[in-house]
Amino acid sequence: MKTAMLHNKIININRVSREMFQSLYDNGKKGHLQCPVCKEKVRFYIGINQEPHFYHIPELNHTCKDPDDSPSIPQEKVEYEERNGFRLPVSRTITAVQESDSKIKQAQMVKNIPPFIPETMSKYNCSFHYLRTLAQSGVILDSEQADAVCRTEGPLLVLAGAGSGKTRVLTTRTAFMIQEKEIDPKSIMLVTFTAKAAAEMKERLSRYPNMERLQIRQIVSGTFHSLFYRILSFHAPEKWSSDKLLSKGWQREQMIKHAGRELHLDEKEFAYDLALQQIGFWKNTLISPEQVRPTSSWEESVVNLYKKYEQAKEKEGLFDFDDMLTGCYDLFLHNPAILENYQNRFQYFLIDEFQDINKVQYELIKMLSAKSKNVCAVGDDDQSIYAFRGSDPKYLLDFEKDFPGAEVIALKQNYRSTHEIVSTANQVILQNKKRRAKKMKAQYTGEKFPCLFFPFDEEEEATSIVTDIQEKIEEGFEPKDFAILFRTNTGSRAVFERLANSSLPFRIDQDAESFYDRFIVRSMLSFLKLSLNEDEKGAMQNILPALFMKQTVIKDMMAESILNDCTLLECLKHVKTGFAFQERKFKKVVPVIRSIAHLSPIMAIEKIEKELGFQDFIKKRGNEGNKIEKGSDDLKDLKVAAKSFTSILDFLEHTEHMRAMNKEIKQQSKKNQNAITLSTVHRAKGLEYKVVYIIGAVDGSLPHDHALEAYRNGDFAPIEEERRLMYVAITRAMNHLYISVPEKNRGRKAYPSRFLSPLIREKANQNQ
Ligand SMILES: Nc1ncnc2c1ncn2[C@@H]1O[C@H](COP(=O)(O)OP(=O)(O)OP(=O)(O)O)[C@@H](O)[C@H]1O
Repeated sequence: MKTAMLHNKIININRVSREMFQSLYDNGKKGHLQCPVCKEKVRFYIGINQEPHFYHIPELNHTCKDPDDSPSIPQEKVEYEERNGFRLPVSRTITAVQESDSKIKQAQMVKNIPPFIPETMSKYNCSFHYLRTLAQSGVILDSEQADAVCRTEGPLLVLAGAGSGKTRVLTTRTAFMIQEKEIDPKSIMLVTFTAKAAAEMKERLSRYPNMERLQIRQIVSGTFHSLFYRILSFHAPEKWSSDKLLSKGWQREQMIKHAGRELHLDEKEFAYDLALQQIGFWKNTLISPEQVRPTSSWEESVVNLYKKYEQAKEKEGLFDFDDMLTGCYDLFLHNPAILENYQNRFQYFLIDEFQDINKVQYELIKMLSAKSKNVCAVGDDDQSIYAFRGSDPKYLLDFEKDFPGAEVIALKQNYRSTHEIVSTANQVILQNKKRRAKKMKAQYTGEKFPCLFFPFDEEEEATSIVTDIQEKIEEGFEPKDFAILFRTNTGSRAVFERLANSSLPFRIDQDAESFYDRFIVRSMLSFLKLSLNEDEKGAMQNILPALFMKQTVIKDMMAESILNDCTLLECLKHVKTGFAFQERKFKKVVPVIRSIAHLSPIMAIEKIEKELGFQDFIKKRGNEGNKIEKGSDDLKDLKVAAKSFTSILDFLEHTEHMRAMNKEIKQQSKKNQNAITLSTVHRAKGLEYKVVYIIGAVDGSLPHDHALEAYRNGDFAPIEEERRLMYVAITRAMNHLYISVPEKNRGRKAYPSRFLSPLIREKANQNQ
């Protein structure tokens, strides 16, 4: 049905603003919507499979039809005003007698999928007993995979496309070396990209025939960092003790900003996040500050920061993650006897995700394997997504040059995904210029084509996905079958909220902070809090930076509030700074904060922004020089969240609830295996799910704004890396893939990700 009653007024979805759909959905959930015919409760559908509509609760079995629009039923007119891309209702009701402002665009299947032509699996003649035993226990290999498993001696490069079984190859090869070739597990070094991947491989090994626990334990496995750190702390435990590690991002940021102040770098204009990235890049490429040849004034400043940062660390005896690698490199370089010891100990190297290796890691492996030469590198240049950290697929592409006599085996069969998903991924990645030409081939065809859907904004996107998951769970899917993938953590706010308000179990990354704990967001929310409680000390402390006041002022204000028997907020009127303009401003803060108490949260935010100079604060303290995470983006996201609420109290309660949920979900994430995964694309690498939703597939989000900017300046590398991110995201899906293209992003009109062009445009010739 297109019509329903809300508070005795009729609503026709063709005439209501799309902005209000989410609110209709929430009203339906609360039981506030009625059928105009039978007067029973109805709900509002926002999903992927059908257009938005009102529906009766299924148990009722009602089949009412839309009534003709009748003038006897009151319909209320609402005035809107448009500000900064947000349509703000001037009155608070929901209905509007006007044509809807944004047409509903139906979900569509991706285009240009060629017909599936099945291929028979290449068989291999197996003379090895252990491989036959493995096959009997269900671990089947195709001939290329078997080849990669059996060639244990000498350098070997396995070019493995997404889902082609490289994890299977690596684990089987390890088991094969131990069982068939009787190689000592202690002489095997297995390098993975994450600790989780290493644990998973060992877990898989434990299920292989004849593998003993002790043998598995004896294999030296882990990430580059953990392995080389183990070596360093064995040789110099004092120097490398873990309490000296700058393990948190903010610790490194603090150090670099301190160095920046000495160099008079303006925090509001200088991209500290990029500077830290650049320093990491130089360190990982073994370029010392003295060796850098700056190509711009920005790089010149970063080199100076690099020098100061290194000096500060050395002075305080601290180290960062990059030092673990460069430290080990120096250890081997200056102590040939120690190096030789390890060269004799490790005879076989298996390295996963080789496309993401950086120079220092590459050099370390070359040093360690110089005697044995038994390096098996497995990787896919199309999945290289860490260039910003110094990773470079050129090491994969140049492997044969550096390891003479290396064999190369290509795994091109994709066992994970349907033909439709593999073709979608192929079409996307084909647009990249810098890559080894190859095309993945699927093993089977699925019933469903990947689907593009077009929600109005982040809120509708989240609701559509949760509805779709609920529908699929009713069909028999399990929560663990689903993943929702996004470019950056802040992009997941709305899906987090919708899932937190559902009964569906889900998991998030341990380092994913609550959106409402972000610095700029917390400051703005504190203004709202003070409008409801003028004595809230925490909120007052949080707004002090936004008013450019020192934290120490709070003590005077508390004393003042007792002496004058006034609220903490009122005390602002009496704060003395010695600057008349500042004292005038503080006096103005009090009435402004009081005046917002009865406004809707979004209007209150706009007022704070406009009348209390919040934008100046963002410019100074919002990391606006950053390229990836900016305070101004956080404020835009906050407005999107706020627009679903009509009162500040409700909104603040919601934000507190979400902060608490963030902690709770993180706790549960450790234990709950059967849960929906919420993850950045970076974190999802190497994983697979039956159903994948990629959210925010619009220019500015994926590809990220910073890559678009680089592209406009003639640098194509970041946009190619973003396309690889899209490729990685698509290839996580086994059976179902949904790509969300919201019409609005952060309150502004958005345009479909340029990476989707080959999937949207009809091609004349479909011989892909
Ligand atoms: N020979 C095979 N026959 C059948 N299934 C296979 C075969 N090899 C691998 N698979 C299955 O294909 C899927 C993908 O394998 P795996 O996870 O090892 O791929 P991958 O190359 O590591 O993927 P990615 O690089 O995309 O993370 C897994 O579900 C695995 O069990």
